[in-house]
Formats: sequence, structure tokens, C-alpha cells
Amino acid sequence: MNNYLVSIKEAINLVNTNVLSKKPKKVLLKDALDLFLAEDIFSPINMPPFNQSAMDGYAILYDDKHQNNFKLVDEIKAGDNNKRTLNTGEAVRIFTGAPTPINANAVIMQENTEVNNGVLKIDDTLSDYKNIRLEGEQIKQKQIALQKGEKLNPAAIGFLATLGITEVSIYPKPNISIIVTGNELVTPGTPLEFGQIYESNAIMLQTALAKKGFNKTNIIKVKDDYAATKNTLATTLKESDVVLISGGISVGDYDFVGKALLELKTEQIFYKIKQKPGKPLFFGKNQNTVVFALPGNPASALTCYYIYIESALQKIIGNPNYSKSTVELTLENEYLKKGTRGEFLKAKTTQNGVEILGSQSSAMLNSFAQANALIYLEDDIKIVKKGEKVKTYIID
Ligand SMILES: Nc1nc2c(c(=O)[nH]1)N[C@H]1C(S)=C(S)[C@@H](COP(=O)(O)OP(=O)(O)OC[C@H]3O[C@@H](n4cnc5c(N)ncnc54)[C@H](O)[C@@H]3O)O[C@H]1N2
Ligand code: MOO
Repeated sequence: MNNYLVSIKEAINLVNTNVLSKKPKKVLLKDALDLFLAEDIFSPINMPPFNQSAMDGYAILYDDKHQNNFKLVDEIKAGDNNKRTLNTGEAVRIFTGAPTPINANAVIMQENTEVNNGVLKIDDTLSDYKNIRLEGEQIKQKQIALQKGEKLNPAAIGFLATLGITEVSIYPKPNISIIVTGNELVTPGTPLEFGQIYESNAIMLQTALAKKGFNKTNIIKVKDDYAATKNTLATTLKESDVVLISGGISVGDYDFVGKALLELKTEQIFYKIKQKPGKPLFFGKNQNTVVFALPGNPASALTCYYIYIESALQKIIGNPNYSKSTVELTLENEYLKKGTRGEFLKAKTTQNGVEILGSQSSAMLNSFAQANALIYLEDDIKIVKKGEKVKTYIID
């Protein structure tokens, strides 16, 4: 393995340039929520498809000489297939959503009218197309309804349904597998023996993924055994678009992940980043499968997930704004940085800025549990003082 340490900026760039969107797929509208359009969508119809009454009342055809005392000639309710016209001075009883007579030029709310012996009297001002939703006023046939790259929220899905669209082409979500390695790991719910710890990375990564809409993840556990690691990886790499591996990526005698990945012809794009925590992060590709081997220390694994994997997944699902950006916040407490690696510090936003939390060790999650931000200190920073602006990634 090439042991050159890439910088944080290089690593972010390498992830963003090497991860590609999945091939677009047509899905039913109901399955497209929060996904990104892979093509422009043009309206197949005018919307509304005909002039519609916006009120319960009376549709009229008025002119300078016919401003009141309209003759009632018909009734049209919503859904009626009635394409009639009016003579000037005529009116029809009409209801919200019903097609107005082709040449009607106003609808008067029933509250402002009176009918006696089939004659309509109006106590309202008249203006052209008052209370009429005109054919095509929302969108005309062949006009662009939504553009490629737009995220389909419930309103967008509803809008497309109003146009009669049933399927859309989106970038599908990837199949994600999480492989957890380590002989010391025990599933919570069983008593611990000496030397064992509870396995926590799988559920942590699984819920972090679920928070972003990646609800279906496959979790596989493997012992620190080379053959088992290699066999598990071989099948998982074939079946998944993204494989996240936790642990076994460092230099110990029982860290088999790197060796197995290379043996399986995984292209190493980088291994090790000049950062704390999460130095031994491996990123590569095996055919079209994206592989991240995360350091087993829980806070390292989660930090790497937020900084590198979250944006990679957004790119896979075609989000045009996939890159994560920092905000500049005012620091509440001083911090002395040791060493020359860039650092991500567990932090919490406050009313006035951001506070660095305790327990920064990569083995600890107690303060990460309170954190809603990661402060990013670049390699060359030695000290950050209270009142200084710091680059901060918000965890949302
Ligand atoms: N000689 C060196 N040793 C280590 C180095 C180094 O550069 N040279 N780097 C250290 C750093 S930094 C990290 S981070 C870790 C990464 O090691 P691995 O990715 O191989 O992870 P493991 O050794 O398997 O585990 C590390 C730590 O995390 C615990 N762990 C692992 N998986 C889980 C899990 N699913 N749930 C909860 N806890 C987990 C594990 O028990 C270990 O305590 O390497 C350092 N060593
Ligand atoms: O790189 Mo490690 O993640 O600091 O413990």
C-alpha cells in the first residue's frame, strides 16, 4: 500500500471526482420522494386544462352596455363536460372548479349577487377574468415543469401529478453495505466478557445513513481473519454500490481489510489522510463499487462519514449541491492544537458562536453525542483563541 498521506482538501476532492451518480432509473412518483431528477420534465398539458371558476357564484359575459341584470341560462358544476358559450348579458350558475362558458369574462361570488325570476343582479365591481383561472396560466403544454437536478419534495410530486405524470427518471439510491470487523465486538444485549466491547459503529452508521434517507443498509459482521474478511468482501463488493467497512484498516497484525481489498483488485485512491481523527481512512473503487474503509475508533468512523461519505452519497444520488460547506462561527473557548494534522473537533453551536467540547479522543462518543458541529482546523493552525472565527461543518 502506498502510504502517502493526502491532505484533507485533496481527500475531499478525490472523493468528489471519483464518485459518480448512479445510472438514472424510471420510478413511480410515489417512490421519487427526496430524489433528484435525471432529466428536464415538460408539461404534457395546459394547466389548468380549461378556464375554471375560482368561486361558487355566477359566470357572466359583460360589456360596456351589459353590466347588470344578467339572464340566467344554465348551471355548470365541477366535472361537467359543458363547452357552451354565452351571449352578452347572459349568466350561468357555476361552482368552484367547473369549466366556465368558453367566452365568459368574469365570475361573481354568490355572496355579491341576488337572483329574482331568473335575473341576476350584481353588487360588485366588474373586471376582465375576475375569479377565472385561465387555461394554461400555471403552465402551458411543452413548457418546462421541473429541471434536471431538482429535488422532488412533496409539492414537486404533487405538481407533476397535476400534470398527469405518473413516472419520473431519477438517480436511484445506492445499495449500501456496512461490514464491521473485530474479534472484540459483541452485539449489545449480551453480557461482556473480559476483553470484549459492544459493537456500536454499525448502528451509528446505519442511523446516520437513515437520517439522510438511506434506509436500507445491509450489515455484515466479520472476525479478524484474513480468509473470512476476503470472502465477505468479495461477495459484498459484487452486491453493493457502496461498501463501508469499519475497523481493521490500520497497521496491526490483525488488520486485514487493506490487504484483502487490494487482493480483490480494489483500486486504492487514497489511504491515510493528514487529519485527526480518522488518519487511516481508505478510499477506493472496485469496478463500480465505492469503498470506504473507516478506522474502527467510533469518533473517527463517524467524523469520516460526515466529512467524506455524506457528500459522496449525495453525488451518487445526483444532488447538484453535493459538496459540504463550512460556516464561519465565533469560537467560545481556546484550543491548542498539537501536531501538523488537520483536525475536526466535536463542537456545539451556541447563541453567539461555537464551543469546542471535551473528550476529543477518537475512541470516545460521549461528547460527540452532544455535538451538532465539527470545527475544522487546517494543518498549519497551532492555536485558536476565544473570539476568533473558525470554519465549522454543521451536522444536520
Ligand atoms: N502502530 C499504529 N497503530 C495505530 C495507528 C497507527 O498509525 N500506527 N493508528 C491508530 C489510529 S489513529 C486509529 S484511528 C486506529 C484505527 O485502527 P483500525 O481501523 O484498524 O481499527 P481497529 O483496530 O479495528 O479498532 C480501533 C478501535 O476501535 C474499536 N472498534 C472497532 N470497531 C468497532 C465497532 N464496530 N464498534 C465499537 N468500537 C469499535 C476497537 O475495539 C479499537 O479500540 O488505529 C490506531 N493504531
Ligand atoms: O486517526 Mo485515529 O482516528 O486519530 O484514532
